[in-house]
Amino acid sequence: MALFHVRMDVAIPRDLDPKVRDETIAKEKAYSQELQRSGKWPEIWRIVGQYSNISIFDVESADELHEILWNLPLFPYMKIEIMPLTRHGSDVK
Ligand SMILES: O=C(O)CC1=CCC(=O)O1
Repeated sequence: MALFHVRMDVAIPRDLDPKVRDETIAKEKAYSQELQRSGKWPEIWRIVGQYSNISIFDVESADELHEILWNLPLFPYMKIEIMPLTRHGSDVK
């Protein structure tokens, strides 16, 4: 398995049809919650005061993460930063 720290910054255009915006956000929530229940998206945290989140993904590969992120309904309106993680040498686990 491979762990990734992912930051998503969302910027939905102000002129997007409100119905499309609300449907896209609802689809994003359902998609995200399905992945959370599967264990592939174990953490999602809101960055206080920003339309941004910090997430942890636990996936097989960078290719799988790419596929997951590419299919996010909000993907067209996001900037995404990814940091691959490996266990720290001082971790006692
Ligand atoms: O609101 C966000 O940060 C974007 C997002 C990712 C998963 C979700 O449900 O919303």
